[in-house]
Amino acid sequence: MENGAVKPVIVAIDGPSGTGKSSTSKAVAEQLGLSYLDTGAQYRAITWWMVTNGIDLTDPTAIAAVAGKPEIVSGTDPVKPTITVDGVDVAGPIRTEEVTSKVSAVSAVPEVRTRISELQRSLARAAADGIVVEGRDIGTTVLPDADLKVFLTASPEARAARRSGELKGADVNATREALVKRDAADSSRKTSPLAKAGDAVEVDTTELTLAQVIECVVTLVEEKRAGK
Ligand SMILES: Nc1ncnc2c1ncn2[C@@H]1O[C@H](COP(=O)(O)OP(=O)(O)OP(=O)(O)O)[C@@H](O)[C@H]1O
Ligand SMILES: Nc1ccn([C@H]2C[C@H](O)[C@@H](COP(=O)(O)O)O2)c(=O)n1
Repeated sequence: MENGAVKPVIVAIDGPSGTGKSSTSKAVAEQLGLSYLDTGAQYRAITWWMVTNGIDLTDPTAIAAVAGKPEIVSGTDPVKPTITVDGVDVAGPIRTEEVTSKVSAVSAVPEVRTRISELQRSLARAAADGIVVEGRDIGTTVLPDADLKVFLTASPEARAARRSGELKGADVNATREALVKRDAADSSRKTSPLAKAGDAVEVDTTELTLAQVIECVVTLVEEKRAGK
């Protein structure tokens, strides 16, 4: 870059549910002064709109027909990420069990993916200093030219224990089954499934603390920026 300006850095963080993508991405973005985008929240937001509007979620044609209707706006400040649908703050409602159980069906529809992926690319382009984008297909499909791609993993047991701790009192086995089922649906869909990009760095977080994962990713970004 001219005038000594730092080139915006694009970081893609993918992986199955509960591997620590959101916690890690937010902290890395905050530490490095980058924007942050939770793409799962966008798929949850469009699912919430479909549920609220009574769309038949067993019918991909019905989902495709209305995929362009809701206006989804994501705020990319890592300290206070926001998400609205048609001007309504849906940060809470998109985390309900109903949305969680239906989001894989909605996000498997190609028209939904095209719409949401375009939104993601435009937000990445607009991030002046760079952005950390987390999801399932960021490194493979949405931003294949990202400067750094990270694929987080963890054992289903570790992920279920983390989630049950969050949802105080939730049954660990039921939580484990639900996340394994969602991963299977997300990995087996035809259009841009959950997958590790060939050039992604895989980080198994099973035995790592969140602080260790954050440090590891910050180091990877700094090494990229230094041209290592
Ligand atoms: N390395 C870690 N060790 C212990 N707990 C962790 C670790 N990483 C994340 N967590 C905790 O696990 C839970 C899930 O993390 P997070 O929401 O970041 O995962 P995720 O991959 O974004 O999940 P999802 O894809 O379902 O949105 C959170 O409570 C978080 O604090
Ligand atoms: N890039 C993405 C991000 C998310 N999804 C879908 C599949 C997930 O099960 C769901 C919710 O994501 P989460 O909030 O758990 O990160 O959204 C996707 O298909 N592609």
